[in-house]
Amino acid sequence: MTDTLTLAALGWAADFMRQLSLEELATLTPCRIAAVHRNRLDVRTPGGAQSLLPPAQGTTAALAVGDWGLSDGTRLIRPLERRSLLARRAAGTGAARQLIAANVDTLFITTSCNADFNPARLERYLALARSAGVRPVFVLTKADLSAEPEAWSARAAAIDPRVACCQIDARAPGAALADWCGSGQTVALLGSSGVGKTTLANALTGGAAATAGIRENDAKGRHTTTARHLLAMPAGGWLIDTPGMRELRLSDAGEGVAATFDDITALAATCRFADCRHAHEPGCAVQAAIAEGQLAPERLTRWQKLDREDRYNSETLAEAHARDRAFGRMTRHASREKARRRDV
Ligand SMILES: Nc1nc2c(ncn2[C@@H]2O[C@H](COP(=O)(O)OP(=O)(O)OP(=O)(O)O)[C@@H](O)[C@H]2O)c(=O)[nH]1
Ligand SMILES: [Zn+2]
Repeated sequence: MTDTLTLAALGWAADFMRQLSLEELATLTPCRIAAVHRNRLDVRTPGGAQSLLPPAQGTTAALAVGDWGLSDGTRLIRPLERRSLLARRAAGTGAARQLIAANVDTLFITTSCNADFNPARLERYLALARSAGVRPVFVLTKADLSAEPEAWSARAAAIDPRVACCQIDARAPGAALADWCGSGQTVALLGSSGVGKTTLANALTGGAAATAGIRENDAKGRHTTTARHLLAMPAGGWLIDTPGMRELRLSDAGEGVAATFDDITALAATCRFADCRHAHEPGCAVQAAIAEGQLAPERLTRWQKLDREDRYNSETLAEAHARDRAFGRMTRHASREKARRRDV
């Protein structure tokens, strides 16, 4: 790529600048990770795209698309602390967290103005965004096919009136999402199959999303330095579109769940018993709010389900970590034993 950008246009901010020593400032160049391979990183710098070696200690596994790092031109010397991180549990492997995208500013929680609309799913995505430190925005697609798109917006507002909500035709969103797509802004898309994520990704990137995957597999080796998962939007921002991004599940999102259901958590704090299960206990403030029509019983059920789901996934993680620690102790003990035997 020959086009030049400012660091700010790439998403650079004071939070990152503060992390650099004077020496690093003089000798190294900030760069943003656009694709993570096993032994190599594709990065974007103000001067264009580059391919770098991973940090001398460690692998690329600790890095995600969207991360900022410092480069000496050949190698990523060190990554910088991130502002937000979307991650998921790697399938079937207990403890491992797979990093999906870093430094995302806004998550477009995408659903359509039709039967796909599912409050429980949207609350799950909200909890996920909040636990990752990413601003959620509801994007309601297929507004052009709905007789009453406003009714769907009202349903979204009922889930959380603080979350911005836009109704669009994903094929031609116009300027509806411009507030979040401007220079230096980073967005990602989340939503179930068929809601229009691919359509919207293409519209937001001027078609770049459609060709990114093809370039990746180009057998003749063309376009190999294209910044594949960090896609430039004509509006000046960046869309992070990785395959894993679209299949995020909830885990370790306790804070996000609590924030998404802060109406219920505030009520629960005033129940008579600290361990109230909000079923038939005397002095239950949650049941009282339901009886007074201030809280929909379905919302309590959805909160309980999501809370259980997150606890289940997180506990499994914690158990796996404990197992890893025990394994670590065991191997350390074994090597000490070996050293001891060698010494006698
Ligand atoms: N009329 C209309 N059609 C839309 C809109 N958004 C998506 N579509 C159509 O819906 C179909 C599914 O859209 P996709 O963009 O493939 O959906 P997706 O979310 O990427 O689906 P997956 O790849 O399965 O995750 C396509 O035929 C789109 O053209 C919209 O806002 N209006
Ligand atoms: Zn209670």
